[in-house]
Amino acid sequence: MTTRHREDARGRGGSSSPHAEHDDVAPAVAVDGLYKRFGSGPDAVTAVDGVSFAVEQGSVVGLLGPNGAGKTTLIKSIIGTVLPDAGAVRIMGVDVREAPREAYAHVDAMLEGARNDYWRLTVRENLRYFATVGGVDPDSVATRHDRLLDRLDLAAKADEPVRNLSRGMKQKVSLASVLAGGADVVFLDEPTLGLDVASARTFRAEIRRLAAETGLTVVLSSHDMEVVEAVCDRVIVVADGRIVADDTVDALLRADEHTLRLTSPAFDADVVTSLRERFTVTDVERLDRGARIEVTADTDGLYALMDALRRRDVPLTEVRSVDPGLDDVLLDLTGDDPGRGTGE
Ligand SMILES: Nc1ncnc2c1ncn2[C@@H]1O[C@H](COP(=O)(O)OP(=O)(O)OP(=O)(O)O)[C@@H](O)[C@H]1O
Repeated sequence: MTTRHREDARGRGGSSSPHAEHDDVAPAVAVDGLYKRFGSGPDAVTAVDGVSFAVEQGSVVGLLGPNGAGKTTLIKSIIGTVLPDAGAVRIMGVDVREAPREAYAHVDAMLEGARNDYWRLTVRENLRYFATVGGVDPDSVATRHDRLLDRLDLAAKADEPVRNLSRGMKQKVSLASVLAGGADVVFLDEPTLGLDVASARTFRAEIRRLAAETGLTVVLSSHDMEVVEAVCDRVIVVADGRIVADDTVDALLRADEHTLRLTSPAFDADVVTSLRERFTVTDVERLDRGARIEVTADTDGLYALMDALRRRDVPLTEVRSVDPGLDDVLLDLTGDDPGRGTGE
């Protein structure tokens, strides 16, 4: 994984920083024992319950979990808009309590799908404004802003005041402002909420490009599994304020294992029994003629299965991949009780 810094962001927070020599090895974000409880007594809600993790520079990490799991509170506790009760946060190696200005100079965020864009300013003026606020000379990044506007399909609206835009376009401006600011680490809470299919696709491509080309680190929370699968190197699953899984998307999806649904008029009791002896048959549904079965196997197992079926001259009328999606995995990990996440 890259540890390159964004060129225009180099020196943000002071290139003479006493922490600068650690920047190449420090995680972009390191969270240790973070804890946040709202309220007190029987109504208290523990939103973040002893969370620790580190995010490598240049990686894209997804925070997933059911409603109320604590994702937003976790992000807010990291970026300092919520004060955690306990725990430590380091951004690019800088402790937020020891040097908050320096630490947060590396960070930008878009929370709950919105951000305080200036609706009287044009799209381009907003980008320039937020670059300036982020300590970047807007002229030095004008080309990058143009490219961003282009890629997010905002170029035609670049000189339009934001207030004249549709809700989805305003959201894209918010995203563009965050991505244009020159931060090393961006936190995006539900970034694709309200975006149309094409815009969400553009967003996914842009996030991957920025992470790969500029070393931008992205932490995003989303209920949109397509986005998570497409952009995240790694996924942290939160339930009831705690981490219940922290792994790559492939590992969570068990990408080395596949489940096929096969239908054949020749699947009688004999054939199914002999298949069961060699393969993991997870489901059998008898049909008027034959049966529909589900078999889980790795690649070698699938080859062996097909060979066995061919040897027995079993005709297949349906072959369908029914691999579980990230949403299935998530439900398995967190349960689907909508009452979860209320703390205790
Ligand atoms: N300011 C607050 N005061 C009291 N309780 C809060 C506050 N903010 C969040 N909570 C509670 O903390 C828990 C975690 O909420 P949070 O918004 O962090 O979850 P989430 O995972 O982001 O949910 P969603 O997917 O619905 O956005 C919830 O039980 C919520 O009601």
